[in-house]
Amino acid sequence: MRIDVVSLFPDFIDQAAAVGVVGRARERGLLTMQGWNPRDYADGNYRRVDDRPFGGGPGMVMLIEPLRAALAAARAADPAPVRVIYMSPQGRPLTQAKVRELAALPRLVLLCGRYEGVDERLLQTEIDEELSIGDYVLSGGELAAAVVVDAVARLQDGALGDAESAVQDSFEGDGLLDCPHYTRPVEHEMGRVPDVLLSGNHAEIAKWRRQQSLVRTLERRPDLIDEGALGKADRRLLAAWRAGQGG
Ligand SMILES: Nc1nonc1C(=O)N[C@@H]1CC[C@H](O)C1
Repeated sequence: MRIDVVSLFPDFIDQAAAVGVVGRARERGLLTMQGWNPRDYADGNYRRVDDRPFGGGPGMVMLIEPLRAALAAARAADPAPVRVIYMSPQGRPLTQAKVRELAALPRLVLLCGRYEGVDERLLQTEIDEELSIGDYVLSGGELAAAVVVDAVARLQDGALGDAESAVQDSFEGDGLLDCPHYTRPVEHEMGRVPDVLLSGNHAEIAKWRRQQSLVRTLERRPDLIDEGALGKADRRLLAAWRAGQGG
């Protein structure tokens, strides 16, 4: 997969995607990335990339032409079809389902805004979709782009040592939150590892993990679960947990 990032700070993304799973995916050629700086395409002595907003108001707005030229250069860098995404609070929420969709594409171009944002005409003409990583305002879209790169890179075939771990993560597969994880030591002043995890009984361990995911999701993110749509096995696990709580 190829991801091109249009940003006034292309090195930022490069560094954010240089370590861990993403860095390894790039080393293995599972993911290639390139940054494009609109300032390299800006005219004049000051190479302006922004200007004051028409209608007044605070801040600056990114100019059309430097972004348009940087996007054109990014598009032309590879023949594969491309999806151009603008990172912004006005975008649709980034979800794991959307990440899975993006991870299956041959190419992405991520446009990172700065200041108050980008001239709307550029967005209406060049952007396929806007995505938001959350309902808050960042100083730039680069952190949001780095989130997309990370979430998409780890889903590339071969990116994770044990493909299973991508499935067991939160929101993978069936959209439940992940179960708790434990490692050595068994005994610690903070507590003891649950006995089921020490039992070697993989069927029981899988049931316990599923039960924990169901309970956590109901307790922490009830918006993610429709209890009425749960299967019989899940309903049994919840009933057993509630019985154990004296529910
Ligand atoms: N939340 C978000 N999810 O994606 N991007 C953002 C975000 O806050 N972007 C900033 C808004 C103005 C500045 O241009 C960049």
